[in-house]
Amino acid sequence: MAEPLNIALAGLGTVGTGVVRLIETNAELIARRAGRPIRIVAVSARDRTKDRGVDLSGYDWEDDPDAMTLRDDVDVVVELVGGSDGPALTLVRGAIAHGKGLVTANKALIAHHGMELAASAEKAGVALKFEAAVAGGIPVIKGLSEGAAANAIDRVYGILNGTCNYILSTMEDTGADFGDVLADAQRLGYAEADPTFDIEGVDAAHKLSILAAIAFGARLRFDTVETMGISRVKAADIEQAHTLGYVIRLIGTAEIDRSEAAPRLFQRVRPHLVPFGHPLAHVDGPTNAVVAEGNFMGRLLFQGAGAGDGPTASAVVADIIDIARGEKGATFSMPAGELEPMEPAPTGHRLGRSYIRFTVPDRPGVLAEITAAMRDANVSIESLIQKGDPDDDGEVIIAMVTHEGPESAVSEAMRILEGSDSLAAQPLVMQIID
Ligand SMILES: NC(=O)c1ccc[n+]([C@@H]2O[C@H](COP(=O)([O-])OP(=O)(O)OC[C@H]3O[C@@H](n4cnc5c(N)ncnc54)[C@H](O)[C@@H]3O)[C@@H](O)[C@H]2O)c1
Ligand SMILES: N[C@@H](CCO)C(=O)O
Ligand code: NA
Repeated sequence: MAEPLNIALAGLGTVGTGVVRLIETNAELIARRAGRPIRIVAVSARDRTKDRGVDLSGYDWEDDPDAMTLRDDVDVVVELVGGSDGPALTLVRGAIAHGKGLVTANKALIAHHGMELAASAEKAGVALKFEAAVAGGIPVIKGLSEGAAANAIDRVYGILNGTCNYILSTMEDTGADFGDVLADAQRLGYAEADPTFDIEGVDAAHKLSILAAIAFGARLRFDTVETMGISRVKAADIEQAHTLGYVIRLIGTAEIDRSEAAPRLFQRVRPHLVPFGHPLAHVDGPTNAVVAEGNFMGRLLFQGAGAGDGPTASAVVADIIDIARGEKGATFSMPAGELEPMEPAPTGHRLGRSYIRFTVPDRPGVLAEITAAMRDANVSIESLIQKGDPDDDGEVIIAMVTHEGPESAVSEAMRILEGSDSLAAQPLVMQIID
């Protein structure tokens, strides 16, 4: 068998220890598939003494992960530290500069610096791979950049954050409190080091921007993803949505807008109402799902574990195996210089139905003011539910579903109501997927 591929691992948390366990457990099978053994030669993390449940005694310990990039016996650096800047960025830049292949699970890093890193990796002739960064264990980057490579893709969307999906689906099933479910997601290793990245939709936006670049051949634009997370979704919304025949899911959508001569890039992460019968309504727990529509392949649905040690390690090691086989490939499925720059698409002209939740004082005239704003903004109401008794503050929830219309009309109605004393809190608007 050929010479081993020597790797150095920086970061031994949820994903890093998963990678060690996987490479140890499946060593023989991996060697046969890769055509050569994959050998860990060095590891690095913040705390050398911590018991991680894996035996690290056979590997060199590097206090400074950057030292790995200088070692002649290292072929590939695996970055599992996390963070868009700081040590991860220094390590990755150093690895490329020293001609090492690079594998990372770090979507924040790729979303912020992917274009620069791809250009320098391609110039240096080294591989830069990040399958684990998008939808964890699902081979969606491979699926789009290899399996779907012949297609023009104009739309890609799905559930891209395991933590949010776990929280929403568990709240729905058990009525549990948001905070308790988030703590479980953290304990299970799904959440980011800073879970506000999950909850506020930033992690899903990182992933969506990477997917869009690969699917559309567009320059990566994380800065133009319109992002809203799930922190404002209440148990009452989940309950109302259920009454209306929907579940709530955080969905990322990327589309090419061809309404003008130059194609524009629409990218949005938002909680949506998803009808019970839709395939995404059955995606529960930390599972992710990605739908891509191509002009010859039709619709593809990828589904699987989006977070957690085993599935994420599986994607990391698949990238390492690719490098062992000598497959470099272009970072974003085509050379970085070929990716088309696209301006962001405006959202207002998009058509759809919306769910709007109002929290209002329980007194006469409130509903009249809300419906007047809808009338003035030309929003047509399909249904309206006022939930039973007022809470301890004398407030009630009104949940409304609109007929199909431009999103800009709903925004206009919200603008009319802004600051009104008929509203006890800012309304929450969620789009409905049909
Ligand atoms: N946990 C998941 O399910 C999952 C899934 C996909 C992608 N990711 C990504 O994988 C990466 C790692 O995530 P994780 O959940 O394993 O994180 P983690 O917090 O569990 O582990 C991070 C590791 O990095 C080490 N580290 C931190 N700073 C360091 C430094 N300066 N030098 C050396 N080591 C340092 C820590 O000691 C720890 O071992 C992140 O980019 C994350 O976004 C995680
Ligand atoms: N925190 C991320 C990990 C996987 O990228 C999630 O919950 O989806
Ligand atoms: Na993946």
